Amino acid sequence: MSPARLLLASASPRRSALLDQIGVTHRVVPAHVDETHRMGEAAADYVCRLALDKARAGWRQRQDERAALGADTAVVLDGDILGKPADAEEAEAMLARLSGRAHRVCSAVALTDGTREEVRLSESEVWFRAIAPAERARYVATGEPLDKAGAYAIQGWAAIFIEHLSGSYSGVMGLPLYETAALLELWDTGTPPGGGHARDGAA
Ligand SMILES: Cc1cn([C@H]2C[C@H](O)[C@@H](COP(=O)(O)OP(=O)(O)OP(=O)(O)O)O2)c(=O)[nH]c1=O
Repeated sequence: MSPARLLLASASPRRSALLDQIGVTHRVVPAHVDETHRMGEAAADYVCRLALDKARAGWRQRQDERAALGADTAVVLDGDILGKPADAEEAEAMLARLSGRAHRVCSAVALTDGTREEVRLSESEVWFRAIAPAERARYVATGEPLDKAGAYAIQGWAAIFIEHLSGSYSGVMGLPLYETAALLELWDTGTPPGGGHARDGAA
């Protein structure tokens, strides 16, 4: 890997911790972008656009970094994008909607160095058990849901609500590490890790 550090364009401590988890040294800068959802824009397109906007905003604050990384995560239910709840009341309402059913989580990661731009998407399905109103209220009172898309944190207390996950745990948490590592490898070497896709091979 190149010795220059990566620039993480994110105010999310989770994303920094996830990069640490796979040994990617980085410098953090906040990336303020307009997160308005466009009418008719698919959730996957929305998170990819925002991840790239954040990476571009981060790159504008570069020093000697090799590239800037941006990410975005959205919880999707019945075609609606559930972002971060504005207050406790909205958090409870989101949790009531998620209770006892499955939803989708779209997470995108983007890299740019001002010339090249690459984006990868991770999509997961998360099954919640039913959460009784009193339990929802207790969870919201912990404060955990308030800065999280969809009003929950898989890595926190909300783990007890999750019956099943199909997809990427790190993606649900905010930064899909498989896609991130693959993108960094491709960025630095021009080839994907392992030289190809394992699932293309014969079993
Ligand atoms: C669903 C879910 C989301 N989240 C978090 C990840 C993100 O921080 C947040 C989604 O909001 P984002 O807008 O993707 O990110 P952010 O505003 O926190 O950070 P930045 O834009 O500066 O990069 O929700 C969890 O921590 N756990 C979860 O299980």
